[in-house]
Amino acid sequence: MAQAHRTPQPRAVPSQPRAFKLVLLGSGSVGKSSLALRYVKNDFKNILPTVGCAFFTKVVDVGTASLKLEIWDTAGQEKYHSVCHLYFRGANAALLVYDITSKDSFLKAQQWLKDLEKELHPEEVLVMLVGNKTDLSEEREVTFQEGKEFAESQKLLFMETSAKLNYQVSEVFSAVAQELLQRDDREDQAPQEDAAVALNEGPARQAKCCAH
Ligand SMILES: Nc1nc2c(ncn2[C@@H]2O[C@H](COP(=O)(O)OP(=O)(O)OP(=O)(O)O)[C@@H](O)[C@H]2O)c(=O)[nH]1
Repeated sequence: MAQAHRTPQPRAVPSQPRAFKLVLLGSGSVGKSSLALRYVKNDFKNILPTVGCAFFTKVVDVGTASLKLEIWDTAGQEKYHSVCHLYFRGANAALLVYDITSKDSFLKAQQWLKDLEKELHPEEVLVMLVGNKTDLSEEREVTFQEGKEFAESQKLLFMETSAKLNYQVSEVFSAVAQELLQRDDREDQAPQEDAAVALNEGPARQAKCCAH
């Protein structure tokens, strides 16, 4: 298994927000780019399939603290699969996106999780499962319960969204940002000897589900 990359980039100046890398993963057309566009620019439009990777940054305020999210939007189409794992490196968090109207995209998300865990230590990357396109509920193929149960079984965060209707999009990124800061603060406060133990027995990912 590849080495864990758990620390965010160091702060150049103490007043600068800490930077964290977040990757968007999932099959083609599930809405990864649309979620990023909605979150970063509050916009929704028809987007061409991503080629390689697109990159966005956004400073997020969490209570009195703030952090910089570096959002890497990867291509979901099968033909780009072989290069996508290159973008996993150094990720602090991942949004594993599926389309609630496509069972196939839900099954593929489970495969993406396995791929991610080949590259990154499962305890060190924060993963949220995201069921997108809730506005198409009449065509739903994956129930909220199925998503939630899979997330719980893998100790992932879970939320459903609609990039189109701007439903729970900022909540997804805020929840991830908040958890990243909390983990980072815990690591800063951990005594040195505990840190050595944590390298071998890292804390289990926290299971948490968010209501839809
Ligand atoms: N109805 C609906 N359509 C959506 C939603 N999010 C995205 N779409 C549409 O789904 C299609 C694919 O969206 P993208 O954001 O390009 O999907 P992607 O996962 O980035 O696709 P790749 O770049 O191929 O990996 C587009 O036509 C979007 O307009 C949503 O919440 N609801």
